[in-house]
Amino acid sequence: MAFEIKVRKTFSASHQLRHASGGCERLHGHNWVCLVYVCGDTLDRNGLLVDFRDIQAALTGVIDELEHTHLNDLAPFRILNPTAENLAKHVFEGVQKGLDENRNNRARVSRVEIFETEDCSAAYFLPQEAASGIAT
Ligand SMILES: Nc1nc2c(c(=O)[nH]1)N=C([C@H](O)[C@H](O)COP(=O)(O)OP(=O)(O)OP(=O)(O)O)CN2
Ligand SMILES: [Zn+2]
Repeated sequence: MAFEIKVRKTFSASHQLRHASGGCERLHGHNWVCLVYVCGDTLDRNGLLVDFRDIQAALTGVIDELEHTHLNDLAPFRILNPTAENLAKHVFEGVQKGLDENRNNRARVSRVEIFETEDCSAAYFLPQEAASGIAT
């Protein structure tokens, strides 16, 4: 058994999907919704896996660089297509890096889900065996 906590944040940005059909290669924008899940087996003495505020701070650090931009212009997406999948991986790695700076080895990012619309999302997640290897 493990604990899992979630933080949600939204941002607005435009993109163009290179080599895509159906109009996705044209300039258009989304109000993206980002869900970050953090998991671990043990709580601290205050009953927290990780303070929500620490995850929010790490997530804000990543999202501030995406907010109100044209994603294709940003270094990570100059070649890589700014799809929901690639954004999920980008946010996953950025938030994990932010949490690593707090030296909390009881918990780690397990999943990031990025919604383009209410109906469509993509996720990047930790394989099950890696999630179960978190230090206790
Ligand atoms: N697997 C993925 N599929 C698609 C992605 C993606 O990131 N991952 N992205 C897109 C486009 O960004 C596009 O915005 C989607 O537009 P569309 O198909 O037109 O759907 P919308 O809901 O935005 O527009 P409607 O006019 O309401 O249908 C496509 N696929
Ligand atoms: Zn789009």
